Amino acid sequence: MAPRVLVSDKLSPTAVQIFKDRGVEVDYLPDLGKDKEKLLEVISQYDGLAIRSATKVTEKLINAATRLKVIGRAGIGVDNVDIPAASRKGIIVMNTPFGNSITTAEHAVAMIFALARQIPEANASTHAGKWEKNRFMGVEITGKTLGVIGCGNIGSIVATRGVGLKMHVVAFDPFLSDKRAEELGVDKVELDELFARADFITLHTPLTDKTRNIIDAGAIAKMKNGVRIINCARGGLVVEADLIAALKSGKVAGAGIDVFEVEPAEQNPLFGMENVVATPHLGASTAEAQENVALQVAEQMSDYLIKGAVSNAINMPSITAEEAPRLKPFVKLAEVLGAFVGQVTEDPIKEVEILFDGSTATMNTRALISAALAGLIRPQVADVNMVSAPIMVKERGIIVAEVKRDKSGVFDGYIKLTVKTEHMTRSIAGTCFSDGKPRFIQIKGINLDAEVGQHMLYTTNADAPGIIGLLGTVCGENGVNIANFQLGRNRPGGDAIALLYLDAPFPEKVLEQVRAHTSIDSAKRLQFDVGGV
Ligand SMILES: NC(=O)c1ccc[n+]([C@@H]2O[C@H](COP(=O)([O-])OP(=O)(O)OC[C@H]3O[C@@H](n4cnc5c(N)ncnc54)[C@H](O)[C@@H]3O)[C@@H](O)[C@H]2O)c1
Ligand SMILES: O=C(O)[C@H](O)COP(=O)(O)O
Repeated sequence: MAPRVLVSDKLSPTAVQIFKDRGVEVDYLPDLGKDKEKLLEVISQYDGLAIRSATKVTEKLINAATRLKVIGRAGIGVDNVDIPAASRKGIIVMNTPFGNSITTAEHAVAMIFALARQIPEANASTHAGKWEKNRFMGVEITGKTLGVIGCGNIGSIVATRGVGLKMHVVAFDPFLSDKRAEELGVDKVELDELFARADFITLHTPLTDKTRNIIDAGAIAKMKNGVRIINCARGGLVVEADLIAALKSGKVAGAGIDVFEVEPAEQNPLFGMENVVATPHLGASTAEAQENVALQVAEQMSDYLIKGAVSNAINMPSITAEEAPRLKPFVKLAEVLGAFVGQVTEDPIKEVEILFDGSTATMNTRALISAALAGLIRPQVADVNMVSAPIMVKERGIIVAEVKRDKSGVFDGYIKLTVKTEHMTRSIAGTCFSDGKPRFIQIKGINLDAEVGQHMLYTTNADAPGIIGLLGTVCGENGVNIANFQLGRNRPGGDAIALLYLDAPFPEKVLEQVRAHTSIDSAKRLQFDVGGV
């Protein structure tokens, strides 16, 4: 039986043609994504779902999608898809990471000009026959400072366009290397310096826990008077209420907003404000970009549904059908090792070494390295996948070294990840047992045997009495059940660690209480995607 795909958002007709040519049955219902109930009713009939940003793929929808094997996002952001829920159900989520980058960068540049010269307002006034030549006094772009927050694919295109417009470009991105900044012709700065220097600020980060509300009243207070702010990335990066207050006071002279806290944004207090240029999430909407992403998503989804080939998947490695069964648990292991280090390392990472010992050295280590790197940078780049992770790591100037060696210890094989930042070196090793589940076997050179869970708490502490009691009591008092509790130390009375596998997230509000204890050096909540293990 031919696989069946539903296209539930507006996609170029190219996608439908490709599905048909490849032998995939396709239903093109571009308004269905907005009708949650109807979508819920029909989703069980499909093997694939092709979407843009309008379709919200919730856990409820995924649970109803009994046949679904692949979700294809014709675009970049997958924040409208519940990826852990899809992973748990073994559904691949793929995107098209580069197809609309230029187009979106151009939209941000268009916003810069629209704000500088009040083009939308002047246009409306002129169409109304008012000829208000004295009302619209603009500002020049040349010589102004453009602040780019998030200098990845889109941000770096905006940055180079800014340089071309004779602007001074300053960029803040924890993953931007000095070399890359030099290549782009931008000054790499800290966020506060960007706020202090920029005349125009443009956002190009994903929406993550770290970037949510990155522009709030406190941030705006650090900006120049008369700054102009552009958001063509994601609603939620800017606190709309704080922006409105600053637009009213004149602190912010103008805002170009393509994405909103709630979408579709049919009502929003920003609407009607004279110094706001608003577009309805049009960043990716050009004929060229839509052709790129439609073609790419239809090819990727057809290849997977017909041949089992995986590319540009967010939650699945690109591996062949033959090697898949043996490799799969080790791919997950590499990813959780990377995710551990990515979550506990605050400083920019300069070097990564991935050591494959024993049996792991004979596997597809390229896939395993990609998985480790994807896990490592996912806390900063939410939409990274195994295909894009190595490129992104390279662009950020992180040196990656692979070491293979014969079996050297009691384990048949294991993987050890070591990262270096300017100030420290951190390592973690793990293996898979016969149950196919990843285990952490060494952290900071300290041996342990820890099962990996979705929610974990990691502490570095003194090897002193009372640690088990402290952490056990705090978890108990907050109703968090401990599934597994591992301790390790380098020597009696020396450095020690604790790793707790919890049935629920450790409450953020009591982390400070734990950190305040004299025997605790650091405490971190960790999260791992253990779906499919
Ligand atoms: N408006 C639209 O229609 C439209 C179109 C395409 C993409 N987007 C959105 O644009 C955003 C950027 O896309 P991209 O392809 O450039 O992504 P990308 O992953 O290539 O780049 C994102 C960059 O943000 C950086 N970053 C992460 N956390 C940061 C932080 N706390 N502070 C500063 N920088 C941080 C990352 O290091 C990375 O370099 C995404 O949210 C995407 O969904 C919007
Ligand atoms: O992340 C993206 O690719 C953009 O937000 C584009 O969204 P759209 O496909 O709904 O226009």
